[in-house]
Amino acid sequence: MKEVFKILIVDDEKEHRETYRMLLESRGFIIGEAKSGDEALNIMESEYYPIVLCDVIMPGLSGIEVLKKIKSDYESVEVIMVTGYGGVETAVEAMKIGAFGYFIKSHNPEELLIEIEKAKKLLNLQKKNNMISTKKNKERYLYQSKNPKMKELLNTLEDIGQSSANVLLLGESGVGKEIIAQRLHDISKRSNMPFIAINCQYYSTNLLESELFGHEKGSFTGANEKRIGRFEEANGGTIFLDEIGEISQEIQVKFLRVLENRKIERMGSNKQIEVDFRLICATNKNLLHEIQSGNFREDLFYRINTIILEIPPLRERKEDILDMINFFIDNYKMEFKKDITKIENETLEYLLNYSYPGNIRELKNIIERMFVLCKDGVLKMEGMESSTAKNFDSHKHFDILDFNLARANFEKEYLINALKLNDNNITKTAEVIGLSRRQLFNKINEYNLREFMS
Ligand SMILES: Nc1ncnc2c1ncn2[C@@H]1O[C@H](COP(=O)(O)OP(=O)(O)OP(=O)(O)O)[C@@H](O)[C@H]1O
Repeated sequence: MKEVFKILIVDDEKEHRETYRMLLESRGFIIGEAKSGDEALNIMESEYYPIVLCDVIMPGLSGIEVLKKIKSDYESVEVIMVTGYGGVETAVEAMKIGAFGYFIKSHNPEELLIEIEKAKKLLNLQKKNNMISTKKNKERYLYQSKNPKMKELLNTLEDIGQSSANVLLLGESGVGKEIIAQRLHDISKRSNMPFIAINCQYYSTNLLESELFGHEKGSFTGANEKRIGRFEEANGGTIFLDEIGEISQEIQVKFLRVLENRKIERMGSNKQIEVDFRLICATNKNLLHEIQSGNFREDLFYRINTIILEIPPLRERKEDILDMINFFIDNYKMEFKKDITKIENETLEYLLNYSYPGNIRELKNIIERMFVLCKDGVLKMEGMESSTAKNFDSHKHFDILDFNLARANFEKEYLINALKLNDNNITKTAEVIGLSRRQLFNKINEYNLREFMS
């Protein structure tokens, strides 16, 4: 699904507003305009814009005053100041009081796009860390289920919360493995100590080693400073290693040693440091297959799997979809400050029956996108140029095929469309549709999709 990002342009000169609008709309952003600081603040009260592009010098409220007000009322909004050469000093000043960056009007517009992309990245990261920044008393996640298997799993969590046993979480991408790990930490006696989560597949062997174990200054080229590793940071708390099936043999050996001795050595040092953490690992790989094919150590497998919890995919817990939808709607209502009165019947019916290859992550993205595009208080799929929406339009007209064949056809078409919408960029597509990069890679090979990607 294509991501939608909204930007509010605040500039008293129509010509400037129009130039930025054209530039940014051509890159897929949704644009709002305000002629003055006051108008911008009014708009912000009823509509959420994660990024504001604000002229420094304007009649009425100045850019700096607008910035101050936005930063005090909407902590998560990033403001980029726009200025001529005459206002550079003020723009630099603005950065000291919270502006994300600034752009000089006569410079190459590419510079502005780079600044916006940087702000977008930061916002996505913050969002990942704290899904709903504006929520106050609400629970952050839904920890209830009507599905027998999931219910049992949630009960088990409560039972094992107090122990320090190693836990292995299994399940497809997007089913909520990290959320379950966080829950396990939150209900444990370690809850006021750190919860450290690392996705092992994002690192090369060397980087992962330094990330986990830390390093001394000068221990390898580029190690300019001493760095504390994640095992040390997690001391007293919980460490969550996602995609554990991706770690190299080399790290597996070192990791096994840590689990046996509960001591680590930073890279470039032979001093042993004691560490005490609860270990939770997750994977969507079949580790038994990985052991058979020699990719994963059997002794490590038995160390990490004291308790195994398998989280079912969303399509196998359809009885929970309605509660999930309502949960996300309630949270996004607060985040986007939009008055949503209802969800269109046809859309709801579709959402309740859809198969969610990207699981809860995909459902969450669909609801978020409907919120962004919603103008009349009624959530609907209409206007979403995603393959999900196309599927929505056509889902009533299909021939009855063998299930696996139908699923393969669907997956293939879905992926071709998703890739096309994201300029065949694998990393971006994976992020948008809620698969890991590796999973998407495997699917591309499985369905020979390269021929559609040129
Ligand atoms: N119980 C829940 N309540 C609310 N949101 C949830 C819940 N479970 C998962 N989510 C949301 O779904 C998304 C995916 O969750 P999470 O990252 O935990 O999945 P995962 O199984 O670890 O995925 P991956 O294997 O790709 O890392 C996140 O945005 C998360 O906030």
